[in-house]
Amino acid sequence: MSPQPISASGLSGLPKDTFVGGSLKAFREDPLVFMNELHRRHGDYARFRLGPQKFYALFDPEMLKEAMVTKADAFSKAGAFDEIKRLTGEGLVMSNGELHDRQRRILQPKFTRKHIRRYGEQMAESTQRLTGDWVHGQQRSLTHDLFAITFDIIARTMFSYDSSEQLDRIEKAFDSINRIAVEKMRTLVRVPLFIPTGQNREYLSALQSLDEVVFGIIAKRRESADSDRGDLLSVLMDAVDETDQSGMSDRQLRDELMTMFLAGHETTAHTLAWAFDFVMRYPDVENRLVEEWERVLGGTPPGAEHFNELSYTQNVLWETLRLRPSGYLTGRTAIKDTELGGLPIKRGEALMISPYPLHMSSRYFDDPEAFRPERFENDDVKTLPMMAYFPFGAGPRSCIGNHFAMLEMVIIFASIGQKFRLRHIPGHPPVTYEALMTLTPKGGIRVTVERR
Ligand code: HEM
Repeated sequence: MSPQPISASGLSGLPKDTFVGGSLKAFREDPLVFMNELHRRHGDYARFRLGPQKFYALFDPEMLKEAMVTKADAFSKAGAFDEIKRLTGEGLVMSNGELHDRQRRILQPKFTRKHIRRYGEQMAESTQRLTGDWVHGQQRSLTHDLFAITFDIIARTMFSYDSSEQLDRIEKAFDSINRIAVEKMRTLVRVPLFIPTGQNREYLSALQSLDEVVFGIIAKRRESADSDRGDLLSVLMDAVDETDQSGMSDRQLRDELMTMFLAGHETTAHTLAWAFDFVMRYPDVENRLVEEWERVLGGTPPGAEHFNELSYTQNVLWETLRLRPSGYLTGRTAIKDTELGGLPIKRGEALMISPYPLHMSSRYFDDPEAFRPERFENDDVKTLPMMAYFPFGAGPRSCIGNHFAMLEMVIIFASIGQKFRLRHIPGHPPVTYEALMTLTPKGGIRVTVERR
């Protein structure tokens, strides 16, 4: 893998307790390079300003643990990432306070390691069906295929919804929203949505397309005689408020569905795309994977029962998440005055948090730029400080879908890999990233598929 260059314009070499001006340009150019550079220049934390907002970027595992775990109640997720709320509303990713705690309590039991095992069969079935027409020697868009598979899985397992007829429309809508929302979040002066610019019209029409899909799912379920399907939608629809015994409004249901769709497909699709990209570049890793798939699966499709034994497959994914953490950036805003590692943080000040600079630090990882799944085989990783490696976040706002994601990725990766060898199409440029809502392979990845 070629290391990403470290350079960022607009950063001055001021001491970390000075608010750095001119950060917006560097942040807009590439937030990952920006965060790495802050870490390299300032060490454990840095202070900077994006427009009027003061931020702290944290790189010290202890400070991160305080911010995300032990003092999590001093922070909310409002603030710089509010644009995402247009899509997810008050769903789990962006809600705060009591509403978040209640919704998390309702949803959590459906995401335990034990519970998600039941989705293994559907994960395998979707992968088999959607790769069923792959032909030896054919060129395909890997990123599109992985979108189709992961979306099919989240839609069927969570909401018993067959998305096949709407898939192109949904993919296009998510793509538009992703690009436009990220651009808006990185701009200080945003053109209000009621002004009919071309970009605003595209944004609103994409939001409307997704709303139609999601409200359609809810309406159909409300009409259905057989409304209890045992899926996540049934759990949400059956939940009643402890205080007034009311059920969830269609709006809250819409927000939770939209949140699961958003959080639950692109993160896994892109991690898998990066994993295949690494495997195509590292033949030794591919050989070890093929050996494991033959030994553990012996030609049968993978399922939840194989998960533990597919340990090298898991390690390839853990290593991919280290170098390409799809949830590469998050934020918090202090809702009261507090301290992190003795550093005072005032109410209204914000935190910018990325696992990437820690994942790339030689303090925690030997030869950090090398793709070496073996590093997850020994106990070294277990002895790292808690927040030196955190692709799924930590604390009360950690990823609720982490077990779902790992099982899904292992099944998709092994299902495709045991049957097909993927090769970059000749002349394919090295894949670089685009820091959108998740860490996205820029321009997609095109491959030739060969039957093994
Ligand atoms: C490789 C796959 C995935 C990665 C890397 C990932 C990463 C993350 C991270 C870092 C967070 C925490 C963000 C923060 O601290 O602000 C998060 C939260 C969340 N993730 Fe994931 N995620 C993945 C897959 C999934 C899947 C498959 C689902 C759903 C099935 C999901 C649903 C959620 C939800 C609902 C939250 C918000 C939790 C809360 O605030 O209570 N994620 N994810």
